[in-house]
Amino acid sequence: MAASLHLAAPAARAPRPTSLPGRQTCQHKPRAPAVSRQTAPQCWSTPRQRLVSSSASSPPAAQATGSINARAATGNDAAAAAAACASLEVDHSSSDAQQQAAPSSQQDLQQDAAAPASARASSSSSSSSSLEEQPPEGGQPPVAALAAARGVGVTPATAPLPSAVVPVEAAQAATEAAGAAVASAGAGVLGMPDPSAERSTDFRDPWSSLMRWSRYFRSRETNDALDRLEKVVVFGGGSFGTAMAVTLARQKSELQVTLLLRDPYLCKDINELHCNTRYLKDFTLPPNVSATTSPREAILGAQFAIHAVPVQHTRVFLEGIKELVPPSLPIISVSKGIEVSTGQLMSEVVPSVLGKKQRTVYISGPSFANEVMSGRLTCVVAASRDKSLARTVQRLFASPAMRVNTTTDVIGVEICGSLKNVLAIAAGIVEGLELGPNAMAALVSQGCAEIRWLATKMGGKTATISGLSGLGDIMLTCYGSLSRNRTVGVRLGRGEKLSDILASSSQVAEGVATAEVVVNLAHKYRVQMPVLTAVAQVVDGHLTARQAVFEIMNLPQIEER
Ligand SMILES: NC(=O)C1=CN([C@@H]2O[C@H](COP(=O)(O)OP(=O)(O)OC[C@H]3O[C@@H](n4cnc5c(N)ncnc54)[C@H](O)[C@@H]3O)[C@@H](O)[C@H]2O)C=CC1
Ligand SMILES: O=C(CO)COP(=O)(O)O
Repeated sequence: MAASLHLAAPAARAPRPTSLPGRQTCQHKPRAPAVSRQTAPQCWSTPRQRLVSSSASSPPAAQATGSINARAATGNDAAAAAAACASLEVDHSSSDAQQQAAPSSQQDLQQDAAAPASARASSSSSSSSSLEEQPPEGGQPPVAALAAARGVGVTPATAPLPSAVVPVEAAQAATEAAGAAVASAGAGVLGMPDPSAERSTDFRDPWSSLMRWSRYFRSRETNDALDRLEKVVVFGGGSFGTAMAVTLARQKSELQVTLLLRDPYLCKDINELHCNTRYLKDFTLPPNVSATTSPREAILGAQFAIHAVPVQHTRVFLEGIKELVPPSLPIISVSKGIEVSTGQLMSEVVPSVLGKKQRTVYISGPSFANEVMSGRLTCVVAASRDKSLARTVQRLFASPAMRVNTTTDVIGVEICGSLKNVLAIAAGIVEGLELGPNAMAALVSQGCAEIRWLATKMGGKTATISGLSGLGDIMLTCYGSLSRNRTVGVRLGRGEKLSDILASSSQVAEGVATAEVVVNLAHKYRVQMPVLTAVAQVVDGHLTARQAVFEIMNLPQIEER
């Protein structure tokens, strides 16, 4: 995945803006009370410290991401990179020309990402940075290629990937030099033969073939999805609705992106100040993002709808606008959770209100709204039973800052996206109780296993669980201090009451409601889920956080499965 991040540069670089996208503070005071997102302490101290000490003290996931960009170790790119590495996904986005033009730093990539896609060479058709689920025949999966390149039997889970920010030639030279140094040290100390001469050519061949395959793949791609797009409506103008609106607005300056809101004051701020003063006050919105409180006005002429209303409010919200939603309007849902009253996933709630003919896609994966707004590298997955719709959505969002995998495993993606919020609360509890890194790693591993047990029983695929919407998002929300669910857990762990925690934030932490449903699902599918069901006990006040940990540690010792 690191390779794909590195290679995601556009073929011809657009002029750089003078600042990062939307990052300049809009400096407008909110009309409504400003949201104060709780900032929880970092699990592994500061990101910079993590970089320095990653090999010694970080969990395996953090180590996997460390080589990519430790600055973002709590961010979208690190989690996405590690998850993509684990799931052996394939990069289709590179060419040798692109490598030469590749930005030399993470900031360069962000700046490139700021330019509208329409301004980039050949729009997203030639700069598409999306992943497919499988390489075409003859294509070589990158991790296998890299393992072969190193001339050793590297397992996917441990295969080191080239740095996201180091030019390829420099990375190769450094790796060869390191290999030679190790080999000569071995020869000196152990009398081992020096294999460096043969390895230097071996190293380049698999990479070159990967690049050839990538060029070939992209040369066959056509993409007019973005060209044809004129208007998108976004249901819900909170953090993520706004972030997704801005992502699309940056793709094409002529595109009209309309947020459908309830709050007329926020609407006015967005239209007049170009700032979401309630949810993302530090960012300036592109001029082609507007807001309205009129569902009719918002939906009229829209070719896609992005649904970013919290799960527990989705049914009522959709009931209220369903007469205005034409069956031809595809819905891209980004909400992550399970409806408490019915136990339904979004992929059941949306059709149950709008009808089965409505085409739907579910986007999930490690993607903090703030990072998306900053144009920081983010990888998500678009899940739909309608493959062609998922592919279209992939093309709409793909940019040098965003990669979009596709999958048909809607259940797997949705279960992972919902349950990782509950696991993030548990991770926050461990943090709040200051139980330490060993406990945190054990908890997250156990949580992953529980999600796998349930998701597979419900029909999800194991590949999904180790992918972006599973492992990727679990890492982001369990270790990332921006997570609202994790923050709820931290405060519970410190002994605060849930009612006080919820009252102090105007943003949704979906895991609180989902925890309740998990208990029912565990019962229904006969899966034991000690960690995830314990969260419900703590949330409901039946157990204190400390008691829950004590009870889990005292469960009978078991065989790993
Ligand atoms: N914030 C993030 O980083 C990410 C959030 N998500 C998911 O996206 C969904 C939305 O999250 P955020 O935008 O972050 O939440 P938020 O709390 O920032 O905003 C929620 C939005 O929904 C609106 N809303 C709430 N109740 C409503 C109702 N009854 N009718 C109409 N609108 C209503 C609010 O006014 C607000 O605009 C959640 O399911 C979340 O899990 C997914 C990925 C990342
Ligand atoms: O889903 C998210 C990132 O992928 C956001 O997580 P939180 O809702 O915990 O902030």
